[in-house]
Amino acid sequence: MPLPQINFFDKDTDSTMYDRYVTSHTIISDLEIARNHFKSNARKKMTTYFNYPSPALQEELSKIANAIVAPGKGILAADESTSTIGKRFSDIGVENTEDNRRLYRQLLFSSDQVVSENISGVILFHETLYQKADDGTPFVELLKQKNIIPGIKVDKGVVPLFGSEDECTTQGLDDLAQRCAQYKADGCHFAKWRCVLKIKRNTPSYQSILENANVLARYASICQANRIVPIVEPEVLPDGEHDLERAQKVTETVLAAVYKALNDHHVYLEGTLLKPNMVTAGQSCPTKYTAQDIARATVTALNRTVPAAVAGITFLSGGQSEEEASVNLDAINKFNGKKPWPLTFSYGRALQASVLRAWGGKPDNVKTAQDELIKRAKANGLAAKGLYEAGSVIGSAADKGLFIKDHNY
Ligand SMILES: O=P(O)(O)OC[C@H]1O[C@](O)(COP(=O)(O)O)[C@@H](O)[C@@H]1O
Repeated sequence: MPLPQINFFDKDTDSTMYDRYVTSHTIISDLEIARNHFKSNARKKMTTYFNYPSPALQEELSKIANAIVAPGKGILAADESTSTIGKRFSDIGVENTEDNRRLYRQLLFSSDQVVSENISGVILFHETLYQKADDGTPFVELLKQKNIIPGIKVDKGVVPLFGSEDECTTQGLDDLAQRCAQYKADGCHFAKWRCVLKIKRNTPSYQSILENANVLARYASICQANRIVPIVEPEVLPDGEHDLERAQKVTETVLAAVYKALNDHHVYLEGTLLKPNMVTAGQSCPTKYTAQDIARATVTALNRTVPAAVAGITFLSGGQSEEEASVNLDAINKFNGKKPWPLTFSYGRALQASVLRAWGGKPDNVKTAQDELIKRAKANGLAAKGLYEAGSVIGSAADKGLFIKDHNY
């Protein structure tokens, strides 16, 4: 009797079993049992099982994401961890105490309402989320009154990857679901998680590319399950002598892995934002590139790897001077090529360097420092529309390079 056709084997893993059945003199009833056994196994192996989020959740997430990247608007990244803000304070001679951190963030969040024409969201650090202004108003309230969406940094910093060449992953997944639920209840509608990749002769390695992509995807899915828009930040650091082309290829490889992982984890892309590095040559590269070169490399890398469904791209400033970060964002938006997403800013240093310098920890300087923030926000708001005129906004630290070599975040 001819053997019934069995076409549901996974050739690699099930070939021995298959051969055994084919070569044995199994009677037909046994073959039926075998067929059912393999069919159910084959079903279990299917990799495309999924559930889309409910229409209500999709709508909530995409509404938040789209509001953040509304034309001419971007994000103030004020989420420096305690040690990072300590470095910023030490540059201006301010002691890193809880109250000085509160006073500084109060300065930022109580700037004139006009700032909200260009700032749609602020990323907070955990401590800041629960701090209050001098008059007792919670910072979250101050932001809401200005129509600025509060967001929260949810990663717990980078840790070394065992056996790697000084590479790292980012920790914080363990209690993330509970923290996200609490943060949502406390007024945060988006979150940020930063991963770090390094360009050296042998890096980034396959290990770090896969690990960081996966941790970002897991983070993003947990945020969405808790009605929070995840900002996905795989930062390729600018340290090194590499040229623009190498930076572009590494960025493409990293982003391709990130979007594969986000897809594997059923992340709803319309309810996400990407916070990438711009593609720039290494800080020690002898070749100098123009803003137009950077724009071409950046937009090309993004077009090759980031699905058009993603709600928006909010660049980090990565040690560029305030002026460079505005000029490069402007060139990216002016670049004549496909750009299916809004391209805007989520700057830390490039929005705050002049503010910090003008403040210097002195209460009398608060107003002047707030004016610096408004100026920089305006400049970047124009750049997000490709309308910024280089040199038209002069802040006290506009041209100051903000790169810190081998900076241990
Ligand atoms: O090491 P930390 O404290 O997490 O801070 C890293 C910083 O990097 C950023 O992701 C990007 O900042 P820059 O724009 O200064 O590069 C900020 O959001 C964040 O404050």
